[in-house]
Amino acid sequence: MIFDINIQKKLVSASRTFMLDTQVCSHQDQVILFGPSGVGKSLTIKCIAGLLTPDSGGIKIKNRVLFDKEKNINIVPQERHVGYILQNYALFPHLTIEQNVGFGLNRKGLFNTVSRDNRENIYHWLDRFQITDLARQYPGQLSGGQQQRVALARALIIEPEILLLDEPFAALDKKLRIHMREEVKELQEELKIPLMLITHDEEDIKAFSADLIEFTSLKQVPKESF
Ligand SMILES: Nc1ncnc2c1ncn2[C@@H]1O[C@H](COP(=O)(O)OP(=O)(O)OP(=O)(O)O)[C@@H](O)[C@H]1O
Repeated sequence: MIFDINIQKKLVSASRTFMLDTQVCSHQDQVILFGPSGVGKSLTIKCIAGLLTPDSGGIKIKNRVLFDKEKNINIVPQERHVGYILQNYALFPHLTIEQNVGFGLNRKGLFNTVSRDNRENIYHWLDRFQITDLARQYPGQLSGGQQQRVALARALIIEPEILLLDEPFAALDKKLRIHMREEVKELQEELKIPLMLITHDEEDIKAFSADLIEFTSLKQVPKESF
């Protein structure tokens, strides 16, 4: 089994309660989560990345246990080896492109991400995505497609064991979306990293030969019901 996920979490805000209850079991190394807005797709990905802790259940990727409530296992995000890309790429605006890409390699100082040890690795990935000439620029000076390449380079440099992509192409224009979709697909096929993608776009569903996991029911109820 590549994806073996069974998690529950109750989220309470001022006026409502949301019950996350996700089961994903797949032997495929590409999985797409799709379904209407607000049904828990992003929350699921956050639980896999370790940014949110489920109340119960377990998360196993390629037989590696990331979370198991019963066995009291909860691997910290830095040790989950997850490449996580959001729709807005979440680059650090005050860091240059090379510093952004080196960020995950750096365990000591925030600004010393381009150390002599890291440099070769950083430039390998900048080269791979043809963004070497942007190395000293800041994210705000880049186009959407360029920012996405930086986000991919930053995600891949840590040699992730899983790639989590939350609507990664949604902010791109059509031409760039087609190009980047192909790029991600080729990368996944080349590196064989299990990939989980959230999308609302039928074209993504057609392009990837992924296992489709449909989130249907809206498990959101007024707070009073609990
Ligand atoms: N911290 C929180 N506290 C309470 N409710 C939350 C919290 N975070 C998210 N929710 C609710 O949980 C539900 C699921 O959110 P999630 O972001 O996973 O949706 P989604 O399926 O990814 O939607 P979309 O496709 O629009 O991105 C939403 O109704 C959201 O309002």
